[in-house]
Amino acid sequence: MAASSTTSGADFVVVANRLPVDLDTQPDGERRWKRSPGGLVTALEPVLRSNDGAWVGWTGVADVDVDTFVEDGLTLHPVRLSAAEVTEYYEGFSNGTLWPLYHDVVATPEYHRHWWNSYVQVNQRFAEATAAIAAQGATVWVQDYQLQLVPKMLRELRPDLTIGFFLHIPFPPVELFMQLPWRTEIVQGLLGADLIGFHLPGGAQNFLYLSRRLAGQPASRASVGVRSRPGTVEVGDRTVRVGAFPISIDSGQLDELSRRPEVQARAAEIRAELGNPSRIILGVDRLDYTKGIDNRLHALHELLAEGRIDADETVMVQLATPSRENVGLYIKMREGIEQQVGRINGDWSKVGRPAVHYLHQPVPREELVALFVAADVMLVTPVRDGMNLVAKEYPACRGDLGGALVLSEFAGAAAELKDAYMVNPHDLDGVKDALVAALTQDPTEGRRRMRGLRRQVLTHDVDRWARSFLDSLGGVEQ
Ligand SMILES: Nc1nc2c(ncn2[C@@H]2O[C@H](COP(=O)(O)OP(=O)(O)O)[C@@H](O)[C@H]2O)c(=O)[nH]1
Ligand SMILES: O=P(O)(O)OC[C@H]1O[C@H](O[C@H]2O[C@H](CO)[C@@H](O)[C@H](O)[C@H]2O)[C@H](O)[C@@H](O)[C@@H]1O
Repeated sequence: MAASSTTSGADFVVVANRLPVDLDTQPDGERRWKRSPGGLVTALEPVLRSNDGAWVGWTGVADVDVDTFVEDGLTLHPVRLSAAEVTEYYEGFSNGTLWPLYHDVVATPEYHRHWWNSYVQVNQRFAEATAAIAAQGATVWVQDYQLQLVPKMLRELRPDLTIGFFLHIPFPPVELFMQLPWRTEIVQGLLGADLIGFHLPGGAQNFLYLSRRLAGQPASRASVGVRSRPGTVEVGDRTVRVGAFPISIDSGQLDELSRRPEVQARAAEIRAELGNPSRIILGVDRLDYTKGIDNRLHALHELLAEGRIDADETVMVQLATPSRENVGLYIKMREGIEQQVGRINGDWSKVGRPAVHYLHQPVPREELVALFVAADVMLVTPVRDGMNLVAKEYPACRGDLGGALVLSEFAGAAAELKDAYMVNPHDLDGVKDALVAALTQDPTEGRRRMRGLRRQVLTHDVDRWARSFLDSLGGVEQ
């Protein structure tokens, strides 16, 4: 794909709430860039890097002005957010209203007019920043729920652009979306794009229905396919396409990284540091109430109490990356999970041998891969998740065909990873049985399942995701 940033502007621009790096303040006051959390950055970074593109986004810190800079060949254009905007646009409307609403209202969304006003204002700023740096006729790819008004705003400023939009979280059922006081504005905002992408056909279908009902636009009724047969909405003289494009990972790179001797050695070292248990269970998540960390800890606690899991033989490692730490729901959830970990360890640990190793801190990528290599069972139990890249990363790291994946049917990844031990995370007995089945699986059956999982993730990588979206969008020279 030929795209580049020139003095006359960038030909290919990604617009996302966050830049791929966050400005981090060290204890000594020094500021450094560090990788941003979450799957959106994991997925998009390789795409941008191979396309020589520009990225418009926030630095992760309030009230700082940073000029455009180049990082590893990527041109990054920071957008400034004030402290009030971080509270109202990011923590408020994005993560206190849209996030719970779009995740099946597993927590109660709050609807505040001042949060909405801030969302409109910040979306306008992102649209203006993008309009200022995109070359004539450029392709712009807007990302995620924080920026749903940008496609329409940007089209008004720059009708020459080709605009794509991708939603990384689930698009909710119509009955839930209808709660939103600003539902029509959101649908109209998205319809400013030429192509709107969702992970799953169901999200695309929900959106097509809402385009008819709320925006009064003629929309197709035929079912939407995966990476094919997009739906359409007629908006004046434009046809907006609406499709399903399940995101993925750089599976080849992870496969290669996981095979390196130093990573394999570190995996063996981790097992030894954990006291050479016969089984290691692993969870890796942002500390988010959608991830079902509480459900899996509950299942583990009951299995230990019933003697179906022996703490002398099995340990659990839970990585919980800090996330949205000023949002009330996240503060409460953290307390709950840490209490659960404390209770399990109080009941089942021995000196020098905790039953659950809990880390509320990000770990380096190589360490994470070594943990994937070491883990006998990967537990991914969200109550709702757009995709869940961790579920795809684990099999990518298991070239030895070892290990087992326990996966919630409410993660987008469940549509593709059919060889996982599938669970309903609300069904505690089902989670317990699946965890025991995965811990005690027959090695031949385990290899069969892992082969199937790897076939899927190695043949459907992030490059294929980006290509299928950009091919469908058109306008980018490939
Ligand atoms: N390097 C590193 N990556 C992490 C850590 N925790 C989570 N991640 C990555 O963050 C991403 C999470 O994406 P996903 O599972 O889709 O969930 P999301 O957090 O809702 O976007 C995956 O690529 C994980 O490997 C960590 O401690 N260190
Ligand atoms: O930026 P944050 O508020 O710290 O949150 C991190 C990211 O979380 C969400 O990730 C989603 O995207 C993944 C890749 O498509 C997907 O696998 C996962 O299911 C989603 O939850 C969010 O959508 C991003 O905007 C955030 O940056």
